[in-house]
Amino acid sequence: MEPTVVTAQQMQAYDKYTIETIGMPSAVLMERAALSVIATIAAGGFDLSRVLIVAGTGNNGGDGLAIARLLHLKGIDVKVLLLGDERKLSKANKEQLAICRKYQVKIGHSIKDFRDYTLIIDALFGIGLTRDITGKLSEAVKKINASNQPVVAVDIPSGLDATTGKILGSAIRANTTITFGYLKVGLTVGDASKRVGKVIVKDIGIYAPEF
Ligand SMILES: NC(=O)C1=CN([C@@H]2O[C@H](COP(=O)(O)OP(=O)(O)OC[C@H]3O[C@@H](n4cnc5c(N)ncnc54)[C@H](O)[C@@H]3O)[C@@H](O)[C@H]2O)[C@@H](O)CC1
Ligand SMILES: [K+]
Repeated sequence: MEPTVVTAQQMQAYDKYTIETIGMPSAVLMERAALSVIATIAAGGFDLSRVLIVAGTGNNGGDGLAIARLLHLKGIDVKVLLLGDERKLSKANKEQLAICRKYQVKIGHSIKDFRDYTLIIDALFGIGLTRDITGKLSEAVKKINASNQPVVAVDIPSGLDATTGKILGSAIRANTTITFGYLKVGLTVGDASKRVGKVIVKDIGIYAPEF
């Protein structure tokens, strides 16, 4: 059977329906998203000696922080590079950040050499990206791509429009993309083919009533 393919707008509506109408707590979905990434990288033969999570300020960054905490608690050497305006953290991101701080997960804000890491997890932007990535964030994306290190993208490679597959300014080139709930149109069209790597769809408990 062909997988169901959705736009960013449809996915946002399904997230909202699952959280607000069904009553599934958003934190449960985020934890399942993070656990699905952990299971995929554990099975994928990646070198987990030194892992860098690049996290943005939205819920995609929240996924990244949850992944960082789970890896940290497994004794893996993990560091978070938190990028963007910290005054604009989403509610879930703030919660995940506070938990990470209590567990003393290493968190930094400045871009160093991405070649120091054996695996980079891209949690900068997900389906909420609406405009070109610019400035320090764009610089990070370009440096990550230039590092030639393995990259696992959380939900979608940051910089790809989840609906059109267009590159908004600059976009991560991933080896593997783990996308949640349903396949996004933007992972299958436009500039996606050179950016997404192997695409894996993971069920995290988001169900759209019409499917
Ligand atoms: N709703 C939920 O509870 C869940 C969300 N999930 C994750 O959340 C992601 C969506 O999260 P968000 O909607 O917070 O969005 P993102 O985390 O994709 O984007 C973050 C924020 O960045 C801002 N932004 C957009 N373009 C920008 C640009 N070029 N430069 C700077 N800032 C920019 C937007 O205003 C947005 O609020 C999904 O892709 C998925 O990874 C999953 O954890 C599953 C559950
Ligand atoms: K991402």
